[in-house]
Parts: sequence; C-alpha cells; structure tokens
Amino acid sequence: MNPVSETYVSNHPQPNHIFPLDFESVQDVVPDSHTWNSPLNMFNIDESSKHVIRSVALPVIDLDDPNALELLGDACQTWGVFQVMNHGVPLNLIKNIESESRRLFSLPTEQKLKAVRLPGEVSGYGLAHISKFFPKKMWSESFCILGSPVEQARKLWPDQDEADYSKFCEVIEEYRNEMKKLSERLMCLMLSSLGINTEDPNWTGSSSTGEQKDTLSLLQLNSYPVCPDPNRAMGLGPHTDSPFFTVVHQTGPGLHVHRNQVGWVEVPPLQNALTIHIGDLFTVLSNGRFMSCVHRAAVNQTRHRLSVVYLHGPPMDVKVSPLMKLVDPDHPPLYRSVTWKEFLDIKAKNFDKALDQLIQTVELGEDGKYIA
Ligand SMILES: C=C1C[C@]23C[C@H]1CC[C@H]2[C@@]12CCC[C@@](C)(C(=O)O1)[C@H]2[C@@H]3C(=O)O
Ligand SMILES: O=C(O)CCC(=O)C(=O)O
Ligand SMILES: [Fe+2]
Repeated sequence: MNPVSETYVSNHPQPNHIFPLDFESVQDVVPDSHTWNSPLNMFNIDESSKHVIRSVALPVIDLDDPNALELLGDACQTWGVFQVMNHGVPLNLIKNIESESRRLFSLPTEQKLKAVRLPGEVSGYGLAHISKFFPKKMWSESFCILGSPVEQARKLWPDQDEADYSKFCEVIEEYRNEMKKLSERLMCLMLSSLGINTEDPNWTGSSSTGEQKDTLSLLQLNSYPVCPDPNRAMGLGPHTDSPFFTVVHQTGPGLHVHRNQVGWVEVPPLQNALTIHIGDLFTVLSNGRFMSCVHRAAVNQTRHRLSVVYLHGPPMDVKVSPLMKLVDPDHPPLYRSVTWKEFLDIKAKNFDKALDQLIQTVELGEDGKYIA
C-alpha cells in the first residue's frame, strides 16, 4: 500500500480493496499484488488462449439508419453489446468530460484520497466496486458519482476558488442529462425490438407502492495509468454490469468483450461512437432474450486510458421480472423477480453466477407447455 493510504488507514480502518496503487510512484515493475497470472475460472470462460481478436466486427448502429431498430434487436440477441453512432450526445460534451476526468485523476494522490469512498458507500474515489471479487488488484482507479457531484467535488478541490469544482460539477450534470436522454431512447428501441410498447406505465414491473419513480442513474469515471508490463496486469477484471445497460465512452483501445465460441474481442475506440453493454437486469426483463455481456479492460504501456460509464437501471427497490409479453406456453418465465438492491446482494455472494441464482423451475402441463 502507498504511504498516503497507509497513514489514512491507520487513522480510519478501511478494507484494502478500496485503495488503488499509488500510480504517482509506480516504478518499472508490476508488484505481486497486481500480477494476474493464475486462471480465474469465472463465467465459464476458456482461458487457454490469451489472444485478443481484432478481426471480428462488433455491431455498429447508426441511430439515424431506418433499419436501426432491427439491427439493434439483432445486436442485443447475438452479442449483448454494440456501438452507437449519431447518438445525439454533443461531441464537445464528451471532450469536456474527458478533460474533467483527466483533471480529477491527475490530482495528487493525497488530494484524491480526501474523497475516498467509505466502506458501504457508493460515491467517491477508489478501486472499482468489483475489485473485492478478484484475488489480485486492478491497474486502475475510479471515481463513482451517485446523485449530485457537489459534495465529492468540494473534497477534491477544497480551498481554491469556486471555478475548480463548479466546472467539474457542471460538466458531470450536463453529461448525466444527455446520458439519461439517450438511455431512455435506447430503452424504448430495445423494448420495441422485443415487441414491447413502453407507453404502458408498468413495463418495468411494479414497485411495492405502485407509483412511478425515477430510474436510478450513476456515473463512474475510470482511469487506467500506463503500465510497465501490461501482459501481467489487468485494468478491470471480467464482469457483467448489473443495471439494464451501461453506456461507455473510452479514450483508447482496451475494452474487450467475451463471446462464447469466439473468445475475447476488442471493442475499437471508434470516433464519435458510444458502447452499450446489456446488463443483468435486462436479461431478467427480457426473459433471457438479451444476455448480459462479459467484458474487461486491458492496460497498455504508452497511453493513459480513461473511460466514462453511465449506468441505466430501475429504481433500487422496484421489482424487475420477465415481461409478461415475453412469457407464453413455449417460453416459461426463466427468472424470478428481483429488485436491483436484492440483485446486488446476490451478486456480492455469487459474483459470476448471480443470474443463475434467479433461475426458477416452473411446472409445465402434460404437453410440456407452460400454463400461466
Ligand atoms: C449500484 C451498483 C452497480 C455497481 C455496484 C453498485 C455501485 C457501483 C456500480 C458499478 C459502477 C461501474 C460498473 C460496475 C460493474 C462497478 O464496478 O461498479 C457497477 C456495479 C454493477 O453493475 O454491479
Ligand atoms: O474501461 C472500460 O472500457 C470499461 C469499464 C467498465 O466495464 C466498467 O466500469 O464497468
Ligand atoms: Fe463494466
């Protein structure tokens, strides 16, 4: 652990999976704590080949294309990941969030630790939330923002004049608004591709009180510093995202998605494209038609890579179940209903097998068909 973290920890006991390596003082070797050399045996992925495929083209969907709906449905069913062009998010806003992230991560470690994510909290600076599921540390640092960024930003830029944190907050809020708009549009398209009409107020399932609540939106900024030996380190271990889907902006190559029978495929950092990953809750909602996509982030020796991840999910306590329209005598409900909150608890205990825990067996009639 780096000296700043050490001092901090001795005063505030913390689990060690929150603190990133002190990248400011990284030498020319990857420490043992960060060396990924044993097979993970997660997600039933065959790890015999380290090869990353660059020749297989991932679906790229132009939202202005008249066939966008069909292409998008196809991409969700076959890949669980796709890239969108003409998404309507202003390019200068994307550049701005990139430079604000860069400004944040280039603060001295000591400063970033002032906004460290406390145990049990979602927002703040630290290792990615999923680090606790892996035996080795990741070559990255992240900053998670749930709700207003103001409180966190004040910790990062405390004594200076307002300009420092207000610029950051402005850009975050603006980006979040654009992401919300785009996500709602994508959600409608994805559901339409399944024959679901989102005008129906109950399409996400029902909350305990029956009232409509806001969907939850969360931003995570990731930073992957240059690494002296990228083959031995991991930026972000293999995982699926838990919400309905995530929208990712990356500044350079490093994102890999896994496809069965194919292997790890690189997601190219196309100019002006955003990457969408189907998450676990969409798998439940779509009754297994759209499977969440396993992905990871690699690091490199020359370029500091950044990514910005927006999570689009339901309110934490709203039950998500397979949509009624996707359940019929030939398609029984595969998963039991679950709230995002319950699902995160399940995932905390069964990281790569969380969805399997929701699989239910239903009684079938004599003809082998499901009776609703
Ligand atoms: C509400 C959530 C969803 C979490 C856990 C918890 C708080 C932060 C979320 C993320 C944000 C970034 C990707 C992810 C994979 C991560 O590492 O932290 C997400 C994870 C999940 O989708 O499970
Ligand atoms: O850095 C990336 O490209 C991916 C980040 C990611 O998957 C995540 O934060 O969940
Ligand atoms: Fe992810």
